[in-house]
Amino acid sequence: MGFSDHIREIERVGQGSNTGRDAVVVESWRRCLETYQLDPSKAREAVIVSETRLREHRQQAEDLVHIARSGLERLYRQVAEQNYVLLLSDREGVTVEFLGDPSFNNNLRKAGLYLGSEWSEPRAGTCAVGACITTGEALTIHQTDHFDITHTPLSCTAAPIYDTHGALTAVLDISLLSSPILKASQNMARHLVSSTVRRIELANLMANSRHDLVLRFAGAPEFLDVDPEAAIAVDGVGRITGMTHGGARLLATSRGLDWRRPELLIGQPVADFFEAGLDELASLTRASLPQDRRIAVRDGSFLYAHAIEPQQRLAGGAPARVVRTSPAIDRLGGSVPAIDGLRRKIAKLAPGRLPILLQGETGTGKEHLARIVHEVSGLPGRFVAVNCAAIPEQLIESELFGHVPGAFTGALARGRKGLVEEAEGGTLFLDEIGDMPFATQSRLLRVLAEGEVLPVGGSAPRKVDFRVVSASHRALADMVAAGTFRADLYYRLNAAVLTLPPLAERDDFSWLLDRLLEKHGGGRPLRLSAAARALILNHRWPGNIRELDNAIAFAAALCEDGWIEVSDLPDHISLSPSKPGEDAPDAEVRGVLAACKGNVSEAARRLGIDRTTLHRRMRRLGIDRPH
Ligand SMILES: Nc1ncnc2c1ncn2[C@@H]1O[C@H](COP(=O)(O)OP(=O)(O)OP(=O)(O)O)[C@@H](O)[C@H]1O
Repeated sequence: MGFSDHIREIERVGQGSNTGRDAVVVESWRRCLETYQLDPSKAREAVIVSETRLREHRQQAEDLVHIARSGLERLYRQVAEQNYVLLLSDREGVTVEFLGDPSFNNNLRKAGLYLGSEWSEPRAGTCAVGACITTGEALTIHQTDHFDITHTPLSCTAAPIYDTHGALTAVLDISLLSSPILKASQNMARHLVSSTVRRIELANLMANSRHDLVLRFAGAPEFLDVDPEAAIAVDGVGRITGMTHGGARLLATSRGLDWRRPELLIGQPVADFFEAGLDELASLTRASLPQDRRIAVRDGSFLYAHAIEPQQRLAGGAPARVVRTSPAIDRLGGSVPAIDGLRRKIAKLAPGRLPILLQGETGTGKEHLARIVHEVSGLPGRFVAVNCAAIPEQLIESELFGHVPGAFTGALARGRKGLVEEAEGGTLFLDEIGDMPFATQSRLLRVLAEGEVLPVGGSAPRKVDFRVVSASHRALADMVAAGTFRADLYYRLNAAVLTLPPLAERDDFSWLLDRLLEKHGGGRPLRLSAAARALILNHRWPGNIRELDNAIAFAAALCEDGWIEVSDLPDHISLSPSKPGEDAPDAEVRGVLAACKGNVSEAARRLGIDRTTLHRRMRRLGIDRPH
């Protein structure tokens, strides 16, 4: 169908004609014309949200993506051979997870089948994700069903994912860049997507209802224990606390209610919906045969049910998911606003599985921070650090992914496990990720996307499960723009970005200095002479904390009785010209002013700057002029 035919058909449908399109398509076209005032003759480019917005959307969807991951990956494996790509979008239509063959990246990106693409109806016109969000139903938008001419090559099938309180929270979509003409060819796709969503919702309900009784239902006893159609959670006094979408439909049908009004279902007594009380329902465990677990629904139908006992509450009734605070997090730095802000982020991010990217100049403490994230995460596995810049290019793949016996000249006879597998159940820290060779980046992407690692020379992939934290002192976004770092890998790694400031900008400089004086004191903190301290405070520290750490270690070895004098410091510090006080850390300016009891001239002299400059600094720091 040509461009003009497509527009003409939309216009005719807009005027009320029946052109044989499915009702969901007709209704969506009308919304596009009447509600969103879209013009079918104007083609729109795919909308890809900014990196910052994408990060926010991904952070919000983190828990769901974590629970959904194995379902998504399994579905992708089932459909990848037919060239489908898989998108998970949030309730605003922004793609927060994407699985597709990276070799089609350019075409997929252009078509909007990509991380960060926005598929809401008002933005993209009739499309599967957008129509699914609006209608709340699984559907296929096939080729010319799309409103916008740019999308008409695509065939997309989507199903909504509901949270346990019945609100639409995400959409799972599988799409084809080119497909057979017949829409019926996508019926199987709809079944696959819907059954994946059913499993994801069930996993989500189980994870969120650990302390409640969960009831699973099926129409036939044979599938009850393996693939239930619906599930609900019930608290200790028999009130409904959660449900899958199948559960919502079942409850609603039982009383002739509308499933789109979950408030009529959540919080209601379970006995209103079934001809059975809480005790009877709770007894339907696997202790009896599935065919004996038949229960009557209030609408007169019968179902088979399976009751799963709640887990014991934790002592004191602590909630299952708490943001852990850990002494590890105190090792990050002193209590100043910038570091406290970082600490809050880490406390929230560490317990999840979101990949974290650490940015900061060399020696700013990226690995130190990665270890803190690992400790706070509570993951049972190891922390495995890999310096991608330090491993020779020809060895990096076998180091990371392992190799089978005799895979290459010099390979170990019995083969070798890779570092990725060493990190099983723990954290893999990829330092200097910007130095990873391009080919290795593709293999790493595959490992992250599929949760499987294929050793060099091997043919059988092995399952792996780990958290990835990566770091780079280079701006990866620039490398992506220059084409030296894979964009898709970048988006996988940068779900959350934490930036460490250069040492010279840290307001907790003195805290760090004290920690290092303790560290190298061998049981008794080292002391600094006033002149040595002044030199240290005035140095620029291009090598950041590592340089300071090395300088203190050096001085510790030279000094007498734990007192560090100027002559004990490395020459490049003791002999270097002081940096102008204009660059002194904020804490230093405050300290000197306090020591001079607010005497600006004296403080300026000590800081080595003129009074005007000091006044400017004070204004910036919000320090009042002394009267
Ligand atoms: N908050 C901190 N408190 C005490 N010591 C720290 C802190 N952060 C970093 N260090 C010390 O500074 C040195 C450098 O830190 P680290 O190796 O983590 O930096 P990096 O940013 O990963 O460096 P590179 O970019 O060169 O890999 C280490 O010896 C580390 O122990």
